[in-house]
Amino acid sequence: MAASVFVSSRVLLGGKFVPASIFVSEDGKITDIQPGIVNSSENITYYDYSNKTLLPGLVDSHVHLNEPGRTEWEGFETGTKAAAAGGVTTVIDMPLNAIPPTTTVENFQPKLAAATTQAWVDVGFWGGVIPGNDKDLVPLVDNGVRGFKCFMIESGVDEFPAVEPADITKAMDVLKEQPSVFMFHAEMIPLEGEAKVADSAPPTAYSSFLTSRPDSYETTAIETIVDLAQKCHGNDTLKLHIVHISSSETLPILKRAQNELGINLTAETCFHYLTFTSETIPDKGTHYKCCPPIRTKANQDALWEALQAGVLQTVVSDHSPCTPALKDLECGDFFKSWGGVSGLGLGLSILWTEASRRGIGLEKVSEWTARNTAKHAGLSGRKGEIAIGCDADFVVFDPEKEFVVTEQKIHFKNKISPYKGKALKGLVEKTYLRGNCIYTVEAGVGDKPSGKLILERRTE
Ligand SMILES: NC(=O)NC(NC(N)=O)C(=O)[O-]
Ligand SMILES: [Zn+2]
Ligand SMILES: [Zn+2]
Repeated sequence: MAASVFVSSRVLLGGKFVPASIFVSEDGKITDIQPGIVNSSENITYYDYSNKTLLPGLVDSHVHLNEPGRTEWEGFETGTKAAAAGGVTTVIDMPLNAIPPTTTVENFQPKLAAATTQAWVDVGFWGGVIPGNDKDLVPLVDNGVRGFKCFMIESGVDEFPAVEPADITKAMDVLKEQPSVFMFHAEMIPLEGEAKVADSAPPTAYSSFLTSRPDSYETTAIETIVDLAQKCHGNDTLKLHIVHISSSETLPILKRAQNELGINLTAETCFHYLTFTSETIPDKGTHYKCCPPIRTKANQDALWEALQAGVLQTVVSDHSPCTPALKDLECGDFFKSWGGVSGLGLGLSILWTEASRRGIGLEKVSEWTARNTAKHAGLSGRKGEIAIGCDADFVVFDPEKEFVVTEQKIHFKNKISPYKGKALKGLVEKTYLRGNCIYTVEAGVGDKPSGKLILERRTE
C-alpha cells in the first residue's frame, strides 16, 4: 500500500516528459507509476505538482567534502545541505582533502563517523589509489567504497601522492576482479618536460596559468591509461573513468578507446567547463582556478558536442572548496591559489541555462547529471531515475524561472564561487529524498538530517 502519490503533467519517465502519477511507499521507494494524473483519495498523501516539472534527484558523483581534517574548507553538514538545496539527492565523496584520505579501511572509519550524523542527502564514497596501497583496495570495496581515484600529477595535498604507471598496472589487476571503477585525474607531464611559462608572464593573468597546464598534459595521461589498459590481461571486466575532462583534444582518444579498442572507458566533464571560457576570466580571478583548467570557447563547444554524442556521459560539480585565504583572492596569484571551483548544488540551473541556449532539452541535462552519474557510481535501479523500485528522490523544478546567484543562494561553507552574481534560468523549488521533503525554496533545508550513507558492497 502506497503512502503517498506525486502527480505532475511533466514527469521525466524513461527520458521523456509525460503526465504521470508516482506512488511511493512508507519507506520511500517508488512502487507504481500510472500514466496521467490520478485523483486524490482519502488514505494516501497527495502531492499535487500538476503544473510543475518533476525530475529525478541529481547524483553528483564528484564532490570533495573534506571532513574530517579540513572541515574549515567544507564538511558533511554544509556540503549535503548545499546539495539538497540544488536538487542533488546523492553525492559521492572524493577520497582526498579530508585527513586522513580514504586509502585504507582504517582511514575510512573517521570519515564515516563524521558523516553518519550529518548527511542531509544520501552519501556514497570513493576511495583512493596511491603508491603502495594495492592491498587495501579489496577491503575498501568490501566496506562499500564504490570506486577509486588516482592522480597522475601532484594532487595539491601531501597525503595523496601521485601514482606511476607501475602502480596503475597493479591497481588495474586488482580492480578488474571487483565491482568497482578506476578513475583518473588525467593530467601528466609529458616526456618532453613541464610546460614553460615565460618569466615575464604575470602570475595574476589567467593566460599564464592556462599555459602552465596545456592540453598535452591531458592527452599524455589518457594515452598512458589506454596503453596500460590494453596491456592489462582480462581487461574486459575493468571499468575505467576519466574525471573532469577539460581538453577537447582528449576526445578522439576517448572515442577510439571506446569504439575501436573495446576498453570500458567513461568520462565526465564539469559544470564550469561547460559554462565559463578562458577568454573572459579576469586577471586575479583565482575563484576560477581549477585543474585541469577552464579552456577556450571553441574547446567548450567541442565538449558540448561530445556530451551529445555520448563520448562524455556525465556532468559533475567537482566541488573542491577551500578557505578564502587559500584562494589568494587579494593578490590573485594563480600559482599560489588553491585549485578547485565551488559550485555544489548550483549545477542543475547552470547546466539548464547553457543547454537551453544551445537548444538542448532538459531530458539530456537530467541524463548527464542523474541517470548516468548513478550508473557510474553503481546505483542504477536505485538512484538517478524515476522508475519503479528506485528511491523516491525528486526535484520540483521550474525551468522558466530566473534568479541571480546571491550569497543566500549559496549553501556551501565558503561562499567563494565564480557563479556568484551570475543570472541563471531554472529554479529548484523543492527537493524530496525517499519521499520526504528536504528542501523548499521558501523555507530552505530542514533542521534534521535524513540522508543515509551508501555502504552496501557495489554489485556491478
Ligand atoms: N585536490 C583536489 O581537490 N583537486 C581537485 N581540484 C581541481 N579539480 O582543481 C581535483 O579534483 O583534482
Ligand atoms: Zn582531480
Ligand atoms: Zn575533484
